[in-house]
Amino acid sequence: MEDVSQDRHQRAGEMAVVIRDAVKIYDGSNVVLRRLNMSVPKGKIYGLLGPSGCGKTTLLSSIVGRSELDSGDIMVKAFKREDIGYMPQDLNLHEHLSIIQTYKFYGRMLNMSTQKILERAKELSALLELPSNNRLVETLSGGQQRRVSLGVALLHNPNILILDEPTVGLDPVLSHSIWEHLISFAKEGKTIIITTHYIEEARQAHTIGMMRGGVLLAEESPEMLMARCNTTSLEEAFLSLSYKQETSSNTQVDDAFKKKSNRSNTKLKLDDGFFRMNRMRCLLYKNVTLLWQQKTFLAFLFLLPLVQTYFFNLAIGHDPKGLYIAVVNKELQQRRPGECKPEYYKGCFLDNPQDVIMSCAYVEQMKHKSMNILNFDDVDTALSAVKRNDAWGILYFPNNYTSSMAIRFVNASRTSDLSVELSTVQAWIDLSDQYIGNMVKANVIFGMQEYLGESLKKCNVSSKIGTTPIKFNTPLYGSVDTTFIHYASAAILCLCCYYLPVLLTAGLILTEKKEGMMERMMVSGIKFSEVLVSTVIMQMIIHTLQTAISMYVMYVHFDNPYLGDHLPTVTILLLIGMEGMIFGFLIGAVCKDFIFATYLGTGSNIMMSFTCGLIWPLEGAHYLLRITGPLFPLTAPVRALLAVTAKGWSFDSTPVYTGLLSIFGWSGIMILAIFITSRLNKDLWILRK
Ligand SMILES: Nc1ncnc2c1ncn2[C@@H]1O[C@H](COP(=O)(O)OP(=O)(O)OP(=O)(O)O)[C@@H](O)[C@H]1O
Repeated sequence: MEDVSQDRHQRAGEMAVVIRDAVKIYDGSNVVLRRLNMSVPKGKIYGLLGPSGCGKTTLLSSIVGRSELDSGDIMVKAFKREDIGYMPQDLNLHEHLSIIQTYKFYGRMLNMSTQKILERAKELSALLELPSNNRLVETLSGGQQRRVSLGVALLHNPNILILDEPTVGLDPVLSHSIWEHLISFAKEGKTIIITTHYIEEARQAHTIGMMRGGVLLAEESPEMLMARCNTTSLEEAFLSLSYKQETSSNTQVDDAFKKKSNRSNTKLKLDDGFFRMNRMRCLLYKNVTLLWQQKTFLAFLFLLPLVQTYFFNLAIGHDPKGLYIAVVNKELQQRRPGECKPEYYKGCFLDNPQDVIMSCAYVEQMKHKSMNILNFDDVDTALSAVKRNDAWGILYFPNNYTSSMAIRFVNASRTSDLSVELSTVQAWIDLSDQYIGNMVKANVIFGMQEYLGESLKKCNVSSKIGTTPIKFNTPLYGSVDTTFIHYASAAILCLCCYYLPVLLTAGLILTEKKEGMMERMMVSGIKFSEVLVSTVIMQMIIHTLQTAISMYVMYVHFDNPYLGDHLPTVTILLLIGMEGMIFGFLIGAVCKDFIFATYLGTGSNIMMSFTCGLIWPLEGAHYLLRITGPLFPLTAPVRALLAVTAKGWSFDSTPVYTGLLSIFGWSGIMILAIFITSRLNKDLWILRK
């Protein structure tokens, strides 16, 4: 028994890759690897053959550490990342990088010097018959792109090469030359595992592994295999083994595989560290190069905040002007039929009510409030105009309006009910549009106070007698002529600063994940923490510029209130951007497609605008929302920014530091959620095509 185990250990020493009892299950029920065993000798070419869907790619992914087995053992003679070269089945390259930029990205990640990368790029260009190394990957043909992908795997001259269908779609002469190179690599002591659909091509391998239904049917040299199956081609040998597998009774049902074994080396573990500066620098190099390469997108990134803030200021917050109101003036019809004229309300209405038509003074005041007047003979025709949407309301002046008004002021408490009735203007307002309706209502009320004040002045009586007995002093904060935009500017800036980074980060992460670049980078040793930090750094630069543009438009060009210091304002906006990036990262991590990501991004945007006070103050919301609303990600930050810009407060005020605490709290929660998701989902960065 001891001899057997010693022999096993000796043999394992000669092996570059050993896999024992590998089980891989996708989506909880799709058993892809079924206790598979595999031994790849050192310094040999191992040809892995099998029909589509039998689990070859899954097996290779597990060997390179891209995905984790559900149970089983993986032993790979690799001590550091540089020992492994991997060419995935799909392209998994950044199409906007040039060939040399791609090599620099992957080469530097694996600690190669620039000089060495340039040398290798030249050699690979000749070996793989590639065009100029300055060509962008997107401008290459499909076959050339695959050869660049192979070039990336060969770049650092690794000891173990794992190639998933490297020769597919290649010219037979080039294919032959690549196989010759693989043979010479093997002679140098390198181990190569290669999958191919061209079975006969695999004759050049030293060992053939024939895979079907998640297990290896055979694992020996091509000659031995053909001899054992009594065939002259590998294809026939495979057919014969497949028949045998079909006829042999397999008692193992899928559920049997779901029981975890006690083996624990389910994933290739290399000492990559949690965070390395050189890998983070490579990611930054790649991000900046990619962005620089896409000039239109770059321009769009800075035009978007400019256009958004500009349009917001042009469109929102200004009082509606040129609204129409219908006037039925019985007093004018009775006394001087026709239009109102300024000479009708020159004198004092208390002294000579028969010479003054006060209704005309009121109508004139409404015109000063940018309201347009439509005159009608009676209320019915005025009502038809309102029904046609020609006017927002009706003002009705009774006969004897001016004389009744004079009696009302002279007699005061002794005024009869009839005089009160006849000195009252009747108003009907269309409140179907609440904002416009209230505007018209306010114009009617303030128009009355203002015209009465003017008229009383003409009689040498205090104008205050005509107004409500309350005096509004200088506002404590804000100005008398404050508009909605003064209040909304803070909310809209916060929303822009949050959502632009959300969209950009989620888009970048999801593109890299969907195109498989993320998987390839992770196989090259990149850690998720490095992706997070490098993304935040690059996005922070973009976000700073975007914030500067938005602030310039909002506070300099359109002169919205800005009483506070730059430091708290900029700090709040930059941190909101950082929170947005982290949320974008979370969306990129958990979403499997762009549609879901778009729903999540825009859906949460709408939710935030409901709860941040932009549309309606939270004080007017349902009581549950009044309690929980301040906890929403943008509510406290918006209040913080408003406190700084509209009141001039700073870090020591409660709203400002509460806003900052909210940002840090939410960022922490989201980072935690990303880490937990990546722990729970072993294949977080792998997407099924
Ligand atoms: N990320 C994934 N999530 C869920 N199922 C997956 C995933 N990747 C692969 N599969 C499933 O696992 C099975 C094996 O797929 P795999 O890609 O390993 O096969 P293959 O032998 O490499 O096929 P091909 O030769 O066509 O590339 C398939 O049924 C596939 O649908």
